[in-house]
Amino acid sequence: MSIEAIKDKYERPILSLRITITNKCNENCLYCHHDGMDDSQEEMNADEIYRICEIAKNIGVRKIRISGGEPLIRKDIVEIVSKIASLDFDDISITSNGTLLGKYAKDLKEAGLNRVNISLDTLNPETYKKVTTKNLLESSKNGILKAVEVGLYPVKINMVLMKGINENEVDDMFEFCKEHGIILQLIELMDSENCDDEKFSRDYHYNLDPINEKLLSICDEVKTREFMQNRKKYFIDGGEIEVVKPIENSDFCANCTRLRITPDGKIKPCLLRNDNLVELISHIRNNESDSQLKEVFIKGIDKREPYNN
Ligand SMILES: Nc1nc2c(ncn2[C@@H]2O[C@H](COP(=O)(O)OP(=O)(O)OP(=O)(O)O)[C@@H](O)[C@H]2O)c(=O)[nH]1
Ligand SMILES: C[S@@+](CC[C@H](N)C(=O)[O-])C[C@H]1O[C@@H](n2cnc3c(N)ncnc32)[C@H](O)[C@@H]1O
Ligand code: SF4
Ligand code: SF4
Repeated sequence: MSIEAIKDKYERPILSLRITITNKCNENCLYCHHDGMDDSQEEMNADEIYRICEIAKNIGVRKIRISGGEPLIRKDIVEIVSKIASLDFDDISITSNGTLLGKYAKDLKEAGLNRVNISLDTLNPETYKKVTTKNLLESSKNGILKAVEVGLYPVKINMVLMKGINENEVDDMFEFCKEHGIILQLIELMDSENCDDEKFSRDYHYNLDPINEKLLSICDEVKTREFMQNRKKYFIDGGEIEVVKPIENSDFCANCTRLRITPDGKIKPCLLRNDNLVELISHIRNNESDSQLKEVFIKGIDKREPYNN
């Protein structure tokens, strides 16, 4: 029987832990919010990540998400997944740009990874170069197809919509997704103090409301992801599109069930805030007991506030 999840003071159960295992990346996307991290180069080792997950499991967390930077940059990524998988979570997933997945997908699947979300904003090589600053479109597509081939499921494509850059490519991307049994996630471009070019996210912000309305009018079915920020999922013509629209969305934050860990081992209560971090790694390195570490987690959970309310 699973342990009951701890709730924060807004009655939001902590069901998911998102661990940013590195700030490093082999791309440099114009809009990148770096998962809300500062630019620390310090990283936790695989055993430390395992210990954090062990405590998370003990306080009722069900799902682990590994992110970055680019998580597949780490040479020990398969070992990290394998260690986490031994803890028997309901779901272990990675968010990646896909460029190294061709190399790692099979080993990651065998190590116990359930699924991947892969960032792909465009199928056009020039636009890809413009957005990511790298010529790695083919590697990313290969990685996506490899993930499907080895049975990571579901595979999702994260497409951040940008005005004047890729907003006209949604239909093409959806066709690509349907062809390969992939879910398309349309993501609203967020403004972030972590973005190297802060102005970019404001100048290129694209409002997803009209897309939401269009999808609602043409879909065969719509579902709401409870405990997952109440996101809408649209089923259309044998395919699936999910819309991630966090900005000024109080419903999104009211249903936020995830806690984050920074690469240097701090608990981060919210993606968009850095003023309420709670130091964790020194407690892990001091070999503190389960109950002491649980207290540190509770300190982090107590600091959770809905960003939009
Ligand atoms: N504001 C905000 N945005 C989020 C949050 N979680 C995810 N997002 C946005 O959604 C994007 C996609 O996140 P992913 O890492 O692919 O994972 P996910 O979509 O949250 O999770 P699944 O749909 O379960 O796979 C992120 O890059 C963010 O832009 C969150 O807690 N707060
Ligand atoms: C920071 S990346 C880390 C994982 C991996 N490198 C990748 O690109 O998938 C995680 C996700 O954040 C999204 N993202 C980054 N900056 C964003 C922004 N300003 N607004 C919305 N989503 C953003 C990316 O598209 C990606 O799907
Ligand atoms: S979005 Fe992902 S791939 Fe792009 S720069 Fe950020 S971390 Fe790297
Ligand atoms: S509170 Fe809102 S902005 Fe903060 S992590 Fe949760 S959903 Fe994202």
